[in-house]
Amino acid sequence: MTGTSHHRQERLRRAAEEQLKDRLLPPWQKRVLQRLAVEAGNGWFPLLNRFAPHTPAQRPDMVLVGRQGVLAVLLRENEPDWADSRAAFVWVSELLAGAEVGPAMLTEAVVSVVVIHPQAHTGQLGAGEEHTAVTEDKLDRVLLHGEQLLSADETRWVAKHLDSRTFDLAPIMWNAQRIPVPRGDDAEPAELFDPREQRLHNALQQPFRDWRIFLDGSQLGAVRRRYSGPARITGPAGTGKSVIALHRLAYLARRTTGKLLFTSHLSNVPAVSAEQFRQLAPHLGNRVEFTHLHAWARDFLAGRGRLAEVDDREVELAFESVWQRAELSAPLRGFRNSRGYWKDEVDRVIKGRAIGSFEAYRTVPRKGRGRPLPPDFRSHVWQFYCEYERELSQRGVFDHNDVLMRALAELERRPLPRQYAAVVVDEVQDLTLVGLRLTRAISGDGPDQLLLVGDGQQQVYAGGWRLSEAGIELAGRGEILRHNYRNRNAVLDRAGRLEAINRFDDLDGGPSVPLDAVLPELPGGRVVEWHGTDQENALLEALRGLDDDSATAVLTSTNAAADHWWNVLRAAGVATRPLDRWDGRTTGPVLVGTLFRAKGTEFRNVFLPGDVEVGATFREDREAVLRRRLVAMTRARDYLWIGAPHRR
Ligand SMILES: Nc1ncnc2c1ncn2[C@@H]1O[C@H](COP(=O)(O)OP(=O)(O)OP(=O)(O)O)[C@@H](O)[C@H]1O
Repeated sequence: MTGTSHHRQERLRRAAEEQLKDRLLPPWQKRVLQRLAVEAGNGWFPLLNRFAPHTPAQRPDMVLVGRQGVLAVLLRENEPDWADSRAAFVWVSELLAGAEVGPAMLTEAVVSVVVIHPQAHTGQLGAGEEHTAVTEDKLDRVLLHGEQLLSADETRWVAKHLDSRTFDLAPIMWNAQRIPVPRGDDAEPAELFDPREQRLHNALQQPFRDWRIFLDGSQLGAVRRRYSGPARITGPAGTGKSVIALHRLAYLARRTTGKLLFTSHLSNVPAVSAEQFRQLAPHLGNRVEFTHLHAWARDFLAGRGRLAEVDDREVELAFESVWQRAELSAPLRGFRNSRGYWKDEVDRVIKGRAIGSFEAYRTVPRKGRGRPLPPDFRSHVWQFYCEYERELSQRGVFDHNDVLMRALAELERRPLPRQYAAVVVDEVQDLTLVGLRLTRAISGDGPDQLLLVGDGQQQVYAGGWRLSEAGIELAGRGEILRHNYRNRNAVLDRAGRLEAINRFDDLDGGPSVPLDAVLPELPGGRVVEWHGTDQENALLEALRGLDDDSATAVLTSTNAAADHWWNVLRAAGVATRPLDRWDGRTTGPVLVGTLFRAKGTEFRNVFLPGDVEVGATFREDREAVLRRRLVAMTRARDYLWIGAPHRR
């Protein structure tokens, strides 16, 4: 330490001593509070509880606001009760709620509870979801280390906000009056605020940073609202639906006990979200289960002693053997010569809706399935389905739908012994009706227990339902988000021009907002539309020409095309990684996979190589292609490359 800085520290220490001299504090607490007060010279803003040392058990003795966030400090001889730490967290968070910092609002992800023990403390140092504990001689651990979450200006404003919200906390060693009140974007002095564009630019550079700390008003409302029953969040691509789902899980985890569940029909979504949640609320990782719905059902059945493994190969063989029987498949081919179409009919309509009799199938609505199937013709489909079931049972296997149906039946027979505190279902538009019923059976429909998140315009699998068919009543509980924070304007504009019709409009919650009506937040961006014959070379050249090739993905519509591009890139010496093994953690090699695996992801650069146009004959197929393209295009933040090869 230099002479001058030593001098300064000493001066600060004396000033702190002076400010605390009238407090009748135990000596160790006085030492700690003095030490913390001195931090006012190092960019921290200390606020002392006016009742200390008789601070109520569930309040902090001091709050420190700094670039590492907001620390609620509890001075304790012994490990505090978890409920006290949590109450201190919630108390500070509620004071912060709605704090406007620049164009956004602060979230409680900046708050953490630090328990400080005297140096002589010999007991265990508790660390868990409620707090971090240190002894007084190790204060540097919390003051000097840790990620910087706020800028210097933001820190000042948060401190001022806290001071203005309560009489229980009083600034010590700093004066809130000296911090001017922000008067909106126009009136802000340049050095006090990052301009909005700068913040957004920063968010782009660090995609997982900003969303943890700041949300817009409608997003924060959706996180904090109390819903008296099932609720939904909808909005076009990139409007922060998944971000809200994660914030809400953290918010509810801090106000309940027991486990919470995040699930989805799509297998990679929970893995990617789990990684994001770890960044948002590292201490709460053990409270939230991130599980693909089929895996949840399988594990649940296994826990009840019921076998539930699916042998995909055998299931495929079972279907194929029925498809090969001309007497069964010929009528179906006559109506629609597509194996995939009839597989969807069995999987998504008949089994996906748990239709148990021909009578029920005869009249079932087949939303989004194209040309109506005359009721009498449906007997052919029913016969086909029955043969498929027979085939499965002869092989002693069951398919993924059977697993969901069994889990549902088992839950109806014997509900969960301890309900989840909350269940969030992401990409809900791609669930089958049975999947939806299962999630409701898991969650129940008490206050805040079920949150459905989705966007009908991004439906990638066939099928459809109304929430009421699963016994879910929204009664107007829900939010529609309108600001896109993911895609730069050029990308958004291109994707918005796709006529991706939302056939889903089923969430029983009024009209939905299409992508072309979304409000863009990020300017710029680049879209390249390539036409020509040598697509491989064109794509490789564009890839090599990127300024920044981190977070790049090549997305295809089929597995075969993904294999093809995988080989092309590897042969050209480009490091690649399959998208289905990605959990959102790394951004190294180029990711390659189908757009089905791209749900819930986002990349700086996206390449969409085209197939030589075969042209879909049926309207619903064309619509499905457009919805999938919309999903693929909206994965791109900055740069989108679209290939349209001509026949050679
Ligand atoms: N308030 C915000 N400020 C800055 N960035 C945000 C904000 N809200 C969301 N984002 C960012 O916008 C991107 C899109 O968010 P998210 O994935 O939650 O959207 P989504 O609506 O679930 O999208 P999709 O339906 O396309 O999967 C993410 O990078 C997220 O971090």
